[in-house]
Amino acid sequence: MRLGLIGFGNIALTLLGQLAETLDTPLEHLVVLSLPELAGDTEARLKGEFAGVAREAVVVTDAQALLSHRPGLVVECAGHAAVVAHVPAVLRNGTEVVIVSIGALSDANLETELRAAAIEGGTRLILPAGAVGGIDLLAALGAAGGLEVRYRGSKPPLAWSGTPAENTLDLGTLKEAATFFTGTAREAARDFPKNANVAATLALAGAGFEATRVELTADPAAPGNVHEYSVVSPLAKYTMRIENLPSAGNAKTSVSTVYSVLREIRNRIGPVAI
Ligand SMILES: NC(=O)C1=CN([C@@H]2O[C@H](COP(=O)(O)OP(=O)(O)OC[C@H]3O[C@@H](n4cnc5c(N)ncnc54)[C@H](OP(=O)(O)O)[C@@H]3O)[C@@H](O)[C@H]2O)C=CC1
Ligand SMILES: O=C([O-])CC(=O)C(=O)O
Repeated sequence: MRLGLIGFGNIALTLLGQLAETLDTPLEHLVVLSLPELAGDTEARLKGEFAGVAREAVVVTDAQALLSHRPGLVVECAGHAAVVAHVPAVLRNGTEVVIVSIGALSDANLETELRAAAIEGGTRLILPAGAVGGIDLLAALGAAGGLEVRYRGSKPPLAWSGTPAENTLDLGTLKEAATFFTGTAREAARDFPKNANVAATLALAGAGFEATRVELTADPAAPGNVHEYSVVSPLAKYTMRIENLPSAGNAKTSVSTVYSVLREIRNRIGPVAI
């Protein structure tokens, strides 16, 4: 496989470690789109600790340079701004893209642009389940309409640092669970871009950004990053609760997100996709 990665932070680094461990043969080619100020460090790490992941690995700093290396699949794991900056051009070029920063689609204009770019390029934008699960059933039920979806995201207080939760809570001293946000999935994904991509994933699979109700909670007793949701549809009802281990490199991001991306890659390499 010729793989493109946008971003070289916690998800990308963990993913490359997993690929190194699990692939039978190295990737044919790896191209990483990094920020200009991180490019030198990215190159050094690709040549050092990740030397065995791909037969050839290069670092670029813009989408045109990324595309010049003809990746067969591009994975975005950099943040909402990177989706805006790079993903439309990659799709228009006809290259399939997996994005983890799904909450970027809470901007309706960007969602329209990405859908149009995928159509123009004759390719697809892939939205993986990320840190949540049950998206297969939710998306299937969504086709029948009449969905009611309620989601609650709970994380330990410090996983909400640097977010608007700090406007109402003292995260460093919080002793009890506190819900600091109640609203739509569109508002949650927009206002918590590093913490509420799951809300956007549920919305896109199910009842939409406006109808999907969201609560966000800081909880000192949370056993990890917890995603709970309930679905009522004319066809089925279910509830789901996932207790995720946070990533070692970023407490906001559950490590299962990385495995969800790994699944997308392995499903394109192996003889069976599941
Ligand atoms: N779908 C899901 O379930 C989940 C989605 N996510 C999404 O994944 C994103 C990445 O997570 P994670 O890896 O843990 O975060 P990190 O902050 O560890 O890594 C992101 C990296 O991308 C870099 N970056 C930022 N902007 C760009 C850009 N325009 N081009 C290239 N690189 C860029 C950052 O640099 P710098 O630090 O200098 O800004 C950083 O090195 C999160 O921001 C979130 O949006 C996270 C968890 C779950
Ligand atoms: O990783 C998680 O647990 C979820 C997350 O940050 C997000 O939805 O953006």
